[in-house]
Amino acid sequence: MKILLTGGSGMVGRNLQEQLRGGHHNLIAPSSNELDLTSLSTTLDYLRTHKPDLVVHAAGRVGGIQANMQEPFRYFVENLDMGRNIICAALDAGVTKLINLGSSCMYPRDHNEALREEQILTGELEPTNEGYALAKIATAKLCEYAKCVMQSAQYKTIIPCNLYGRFDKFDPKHSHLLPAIIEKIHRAKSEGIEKVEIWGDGSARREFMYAGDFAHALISAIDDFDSIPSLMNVGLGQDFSIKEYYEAVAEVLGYKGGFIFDTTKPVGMARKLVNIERQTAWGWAPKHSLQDGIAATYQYYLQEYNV
Ligand SMILES: NC(=O)C1=CN([C@@H]2O[C@H](COP(=O)(O)OP(=O)(O)OC[C@H]3O[C@@H](n4cnc5c(N)ncnc54)[C@H](OP(=O)(O)O)[C@@H]3O)[C@@H](O)[C@H]2O)C=CC1
Ligand SMILES: C[C@H]1O[C@H](OP(=O)(O)OP(=O)(O)OC[C@H]2O[C@@H](n3cnc4c(=O)[nH]c(N)nc43)[C@H](O)[C@@H]2O)[C@@H](O)[C@@H](O)C1=O
Repeated sequence: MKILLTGGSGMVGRNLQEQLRGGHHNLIAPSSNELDLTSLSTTLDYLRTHKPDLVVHAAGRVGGIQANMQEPFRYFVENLDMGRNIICAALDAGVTKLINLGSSCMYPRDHNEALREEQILTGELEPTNEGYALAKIATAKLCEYAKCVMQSAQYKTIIPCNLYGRFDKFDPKHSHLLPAIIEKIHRAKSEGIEKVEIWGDGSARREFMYAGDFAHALISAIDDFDSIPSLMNVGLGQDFSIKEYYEAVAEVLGYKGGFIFDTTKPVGMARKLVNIERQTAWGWAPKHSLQDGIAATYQYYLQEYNV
């Protein structure tokens, strides 16, 4: 099967390519220089030329809470343009199969229970990443509507929980929680810093899946496309507090220092655990423990940043 992977140079894309390499699929994974998805004409031409059997849409303007707060306009417009353009171009080229990556940010804020797929658009969004979430919701809706344009279109959305792992972004300007903790604790250990700063009071909760496991879920979805629901969360079924994530990284990296809490920093959603009943019914579960995932990510960080 000829697969077009967007976002191939990103964390999800590189983990997916690593696990697809040497397989039986014909994979094309253009960079944003070869295929700028914010340009409809470029995207239309590319898909008319390459005519993939399946599109995996993993491209996006992606960042942590601080990046989203600073650039809501950019996160809204770029993710909306990319999502709309890849779906319109796939329909124009007669592509019948597409997997779109959503995000747990799509869900309403202020929910303590595990969030079900049918709860999208049932409440107020989290302000710290509202622009990004609106673009993700709009793209998932376009996937749902695609069959009204082309009956044979099966455009499905997989909604991952937060992700971390090898090929992640560690620059504090854009990083998500786990790469930020790894960078801060590595630096504290190297420079003999006695206390590491935690944003907020540490009580917010997050669900971080190792990106290598998520890539495996995507491969299972690619290889058994008809079996996946049109909308499905992919998660761990459990979450941890921010403070527990700092403690887990300190343990893996062997950091003996303490923590200080900066409650002036943004905390975002109190919790965004995704319900995994559909995933469980589909028959997939992640393999890496948090400790193993952190250890593998740290090894990548040390090699990639020569630290
Ligand atoms: N990381 C996370 O915690 C989560 C991620 N997701 C979703 O998973 C997907 C992948 O995320 P992740 O791998 O972390 O993201 P990354 O930031 O690591 O990668 C983003 C990718 O998108 C590409 N891209 C950006 N702009 C354009 C453009 N204009 N045209 C073409 N390609 C472009 C980048 O290419 P280039 O390098 O050339 O710019 C890069 O390959 C995204 O849809 C994201 O929303 C969902 C939930 C959690
Ligand atoms: C992935 C998904 O979710 C993302 O939203 P998010 O989960 O809020 O982003 P985050 O990974 O940056 O986690 C932030 C949480 O962690 C706490 N926190 C503590 N200390 C640091 C810290 O040093 N850095 C960061 N970034 N957060 C910290 C911080 O106070 C907050 O409670 C979207 O951006 C969007 O990308 C999206 O799709």
